[in-house]
Amino acid sequence: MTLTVRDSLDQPTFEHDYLASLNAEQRAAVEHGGGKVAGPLLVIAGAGSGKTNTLAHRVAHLIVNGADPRRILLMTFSRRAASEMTKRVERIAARVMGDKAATLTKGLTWAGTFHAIGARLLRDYALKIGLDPAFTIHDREDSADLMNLVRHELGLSKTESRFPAKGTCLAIYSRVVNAQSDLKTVLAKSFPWCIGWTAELKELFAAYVDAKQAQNVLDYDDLLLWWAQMCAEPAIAEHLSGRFDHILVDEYQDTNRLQESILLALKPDGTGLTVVGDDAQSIYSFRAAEVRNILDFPIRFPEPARVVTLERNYRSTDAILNAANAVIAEAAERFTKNLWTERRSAEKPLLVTVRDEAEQASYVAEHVLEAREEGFALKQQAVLFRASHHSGPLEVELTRRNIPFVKFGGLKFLDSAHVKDVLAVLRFAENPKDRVAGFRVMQLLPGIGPSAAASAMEAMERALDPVLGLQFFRAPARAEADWPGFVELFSSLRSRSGWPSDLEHVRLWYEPHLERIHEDATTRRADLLQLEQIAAGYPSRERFLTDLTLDPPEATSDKAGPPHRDEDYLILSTIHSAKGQEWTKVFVLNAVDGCIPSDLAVGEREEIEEERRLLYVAMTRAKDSLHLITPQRFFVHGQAARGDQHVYASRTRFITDAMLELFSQIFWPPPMADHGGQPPHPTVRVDLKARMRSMWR
Ligand SMILES: Nc1ncnc2c1ncn2[C@@H]1O[C@H](COP(=O)(O)OP(=O)(O)OP(=O)(O)O)[C@@H](O)[C@H]1O
Repeated sequence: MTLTVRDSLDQPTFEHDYLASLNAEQRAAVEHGGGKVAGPLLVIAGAGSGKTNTLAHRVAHLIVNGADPRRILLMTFSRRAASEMTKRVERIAARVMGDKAATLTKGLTWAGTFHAIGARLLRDYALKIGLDPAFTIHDREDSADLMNLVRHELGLSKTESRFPAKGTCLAIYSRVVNAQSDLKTVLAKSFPWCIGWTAELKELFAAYVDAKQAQNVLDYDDLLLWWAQMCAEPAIAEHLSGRFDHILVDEYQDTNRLQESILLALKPDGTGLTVVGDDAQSIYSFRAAEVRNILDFPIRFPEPARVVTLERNYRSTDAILNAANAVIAEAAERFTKNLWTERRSAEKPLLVTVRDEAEQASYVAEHVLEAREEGFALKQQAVLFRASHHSGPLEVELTRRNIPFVKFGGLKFLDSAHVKDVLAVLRFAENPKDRVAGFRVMQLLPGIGPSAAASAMEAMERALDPVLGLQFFRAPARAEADWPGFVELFSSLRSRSGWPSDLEHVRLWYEPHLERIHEDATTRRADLLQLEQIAAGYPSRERFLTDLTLDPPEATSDKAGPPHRDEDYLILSTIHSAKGQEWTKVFVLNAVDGCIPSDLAVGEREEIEEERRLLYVAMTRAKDSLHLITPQRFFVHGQAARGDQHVYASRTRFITDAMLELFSQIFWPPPMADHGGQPPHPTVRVDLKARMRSMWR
């Protein structure tokens, strides 16, 4: 591609002011440095203040002013955010540059998540850092499986008192890496019940690292860790840094220590660095996100960063903002900002008391339908909750009433066993050393258990070519019927590059197994066909596997039947997955202590602070109407000592008595409500039991 626009743009003459739609602060952020490489910039962007809009304008502004798009690194929280941003940049630039904008923005190839960019750079520099560029990437579940394998090999699964489970081991490992902390500190702070195992954990992690290296796999954390380590080498850091004139990072409040260290290594004095975020929306500390990154950004450099604060909110009414501002005003530490808006409304957010979760579900269903009658599509309405399982009773109610919905943030499409099976086959073909993938695939065959799979893997390692290793491996008698088909599949996937038809090839091989293993094979087959469609959008097997592992598509839980794309459906989402989105009407379930804040997070002050921010994020998603629902009692299942029982809940502590005037409080159903044409219950009480007894006396 040739980029010739620069010459004609040395003295840009704009036909119209393409930044005119921005407010003064947005414009200041966009124009910082006058379109040239400049000192560090921090944009503190309140909820709904046009952060995405501002960042997109900034990138467009740089390009319009001659920046080479191939030398711009743009890091976002998800792949979708990156592609939306790129499209937006193109639209903005097109206003000034016409068709040239499309050519230029195509050059914006370094846009993606930290992890995806890390994976690309590591493949690029692999040979310089002793890495085989054909590495495959383990998602969390694969990593936990490998951790388990190693734990087993070290005999730690057979200890007398119980050694931490694989998931806990991985969580500890991951936190040490991402928080750039040491094992002792992490154990003391976050996993105190594991302190007695410090020495064994250390041994386990060392063996886990060895196993990953032997198998040529990287886990999520490695993508950042290797990148950071690579940057610690001055010659490589300098080379890498020299590739990018501008580095822009979105959602900076959710980056962790490791990500910060990468940025600082790339741009030690902050030149060309722009980060955008909102400390009040930092909600990912469970992934070791560090709110201090954004709080301390201005003082990280020899010359302090410029700070621009966006306070004007374009999303919500003033009544909603007043309530949200009040909630976040109680936060212990923050960049002070008070969101304001010109959108006036007398409709205060509702604080709705219901008796229990069943009534909560009825409340939502009735109001959603009512709103639809008034002309609000289901898609303009969302129901948000702290934990994925909180929506259970509501999902049942929606299904009963035939209200279609799509749920975000629960089980991911890619987490389902059949999708993982198929992906494991592809991964194994891509990297035959990947034991987790190999084990999974081979054990799909009847007659192959862990020990036969291990022997087959060893045979592959010993052989000159893994395909030969498999061909000469004597499979157990029970597997004889299926083994040749598997070997044939593996060797054809290794030898030919038939992307994306590889996936169909794998599915055809997998289908008989699918039918044998799962009762609902038909629905699962539909998922695999969908996976084939997704695959068609990727240029190669490697890109497909990498991108899908790093940023899997959100799943839909569709008990009411999968809605088609153009159909209308209600959004159900965890608060975490609702980040960055907005709806006309928002219902927040379970605004009670124990749910927000979660009862898992009531220990440390920092955890409570994060729960407060979660409520803030939920509230600031609403444009016109916000309902916070507080069920008074919950049914709790099978708690060890007490069995099933009701527990009573109280309003979330984040809405204090002093804030109540900012809400309209209602009880639902209203005491005298007409229940769907039924008369209210009579107030008399009769003792029928006594009457029954008296019949026989
Ligand atoms: N200058 C502007 N004039 C009018 N509307 C604007 C302007 N800037 C942004 N908006 C609108 O404000 C809304 C919020 O913008 P955006 O989604 O970019 O916010 P955000 O800061 O990313 O929000 P959050 O951080 O809460 O997710 C959008 O509907 C957008 O179109």
